[in-house]
Amino acid sequence: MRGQLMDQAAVTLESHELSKTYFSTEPPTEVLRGIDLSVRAGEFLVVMGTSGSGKSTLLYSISGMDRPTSGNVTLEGRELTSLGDTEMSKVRLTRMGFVFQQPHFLGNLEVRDNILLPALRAAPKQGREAAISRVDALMERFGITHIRSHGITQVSGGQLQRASICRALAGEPSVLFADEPTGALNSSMTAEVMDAFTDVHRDGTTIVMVTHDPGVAARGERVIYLRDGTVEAAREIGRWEPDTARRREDDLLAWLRDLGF
Ligand SMILES: Nc1ncnc2c1ncn2[C@@H]1O[C@H](COP(=O)(O)OP(=O)(O)OP(=O)(O)O)[C@@H](O)[C@H]1O
Repeated sequence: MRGQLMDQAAVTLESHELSKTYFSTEPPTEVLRGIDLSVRAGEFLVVMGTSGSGKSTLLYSISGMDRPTSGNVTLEGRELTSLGDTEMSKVRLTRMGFVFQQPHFLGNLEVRDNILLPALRAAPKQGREAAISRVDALMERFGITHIRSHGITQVSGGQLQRASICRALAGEPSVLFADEPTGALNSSMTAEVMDAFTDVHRDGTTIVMVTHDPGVAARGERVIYLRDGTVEAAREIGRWEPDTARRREDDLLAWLRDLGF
């Protein structure tokens, strides 16, 4: 009983009967069909699945970027689906971080100012100096201090994605959402970006990441597999360590092959 209560308390993000239908198409496109999901605090959850199975839609629906058609989402005990747009934006800004396949940075600002901007908006009362020192510490940690004054066209894709991670973490979110964060990167940049994710996870940040790359997915702790808008299967794979990486990836690949991936 005690164990059950503790497990319950450890859930940070939940969806219940989450459904999403796009009515802009004829016939309407039913993308998510009643998804129940629980993400534990500090967990690294990976979402995989067939193409068009609803992975990105799920990520957008549980992070408040998109409104589900029915069902609900709760973050840290607060029901997101009942919030108005302004409140939802505030929750996204202060409790969530986002990393996308293509980083969206402002071309007229240098790298550090791009990272700083949302941090200042998320915690204006803490002041500019506090935000700058937080951002500088993050940039140092992820090895991009030397590009802080660069324009965003003067850096590599891997550096830019690490800058995205800094930007996503600058507001000290409780959950980091990532949609194909390595989709546009070569293999060495992918490894450097995933090392950054592993680092973030070790710090205790909850991560929910969509990927189609099994090597990237092997960095997670649990993988769910979507098909036609439902969770077809799930697999706990434990914590990533460099010396077990190969075995975890092989194990995950075998599981995915069984699912027809
Ligand atoms: N705004 C929209 N209007 C109508 N249909 C949409 C919209 N966005 C997504 N869809 C459809 O919803 C389905 C799921 O899309 P989604 O992007 O969530 O899938 P996915 O699993 O992330 O796919 P992929 O792996 O190909 O990126 C697809 O059939 C897609 O065409």
